Amino acid sequence: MMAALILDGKALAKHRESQLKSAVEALTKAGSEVPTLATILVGGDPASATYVQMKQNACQRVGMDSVKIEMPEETSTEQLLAQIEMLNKDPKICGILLQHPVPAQIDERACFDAIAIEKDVDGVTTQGFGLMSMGELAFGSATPAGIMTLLHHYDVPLAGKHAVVVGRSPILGKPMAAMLLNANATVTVCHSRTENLAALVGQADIVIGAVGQPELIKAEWIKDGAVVVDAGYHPGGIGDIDKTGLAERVMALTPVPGGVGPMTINALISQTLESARIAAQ
Ligand SMILES: Nc1nc2c(c(=O)[nH]1)N[C@@H](CN(C=O)c1ccc(C(=O)N[C@@H](CCC(=O)O)C(=O)O)cc1)CN2
Repeated sequence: MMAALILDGKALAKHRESQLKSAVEALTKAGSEVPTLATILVGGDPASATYVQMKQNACQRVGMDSVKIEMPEETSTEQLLAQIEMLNKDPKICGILLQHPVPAQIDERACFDAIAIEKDVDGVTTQGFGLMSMGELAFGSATPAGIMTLLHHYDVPLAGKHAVVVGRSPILGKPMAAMLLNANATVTVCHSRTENLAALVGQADIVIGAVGQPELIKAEWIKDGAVVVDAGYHPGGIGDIDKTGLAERVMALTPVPGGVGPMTINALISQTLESARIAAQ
């Protein structure tokens, strides 16, 4: 077996940013407003603050505007809902990003679902998930949407393949499974209560690590020739998948860092541009 193909999300995101920059220029030259993303960060989690800053920086690199809203740790659901409602009504804002997770006292689902569907560029609403799952037009959840772009870019075959998604969160595992199913993969979703995880992962042509636990998925479970996608990001450049020896025996794999993370941000800003284009029609 040859060395694994590295699914380089960092390089692809950079390439797509240059295309986005030209597209933003074309849109504004044609008389449209500069696309603007509103980001909402509630509380002081340092990792979340970093991710929001990375999203702001990406907007700046492609010539889009962003508005940064920071709310205190003790924010209530009602206060956050009121903030989202203001952004829904603001004609300058074409996309709204509510950084996950929010502090425990907030009803996160209610707040995600308060985002107007046409501004849900992060693909977090129940309505958007339902539409996407049914194969209808909707913005996809950013991480799985970025993963699909990465897989398509590298011509990874999906139709008829057995994809095993480890994780079932509303913004990652569940939409990932739906997107792979829509691409005609045969999908198994595993989670923390799955009894025979090692055996199920061992059947996968495509393994998606989306469980949020460092190296929970062991290298020895993964079969030779599989495609390995790691959506985990833990301190020290560790993902959800232990990759010991995988580079010598799998078909393709995403690095951590530099794989799924940059594609998450790229999906968000691509969908923000798309929202601006739709609004300009
Ligand atoms: N509302 C949302 N909240 C969260 C999402 C999301 O898509 N929408 N995803 C994650 C965190 N996340 C974006 O928010 C995210 C995490 C990591 C990266 C990334 O590019 N990481 C780098 C390494 C980190 C670094 O350089 O400091 C990499 O993998 O190369 C991007 C986005 C949870 N919350």
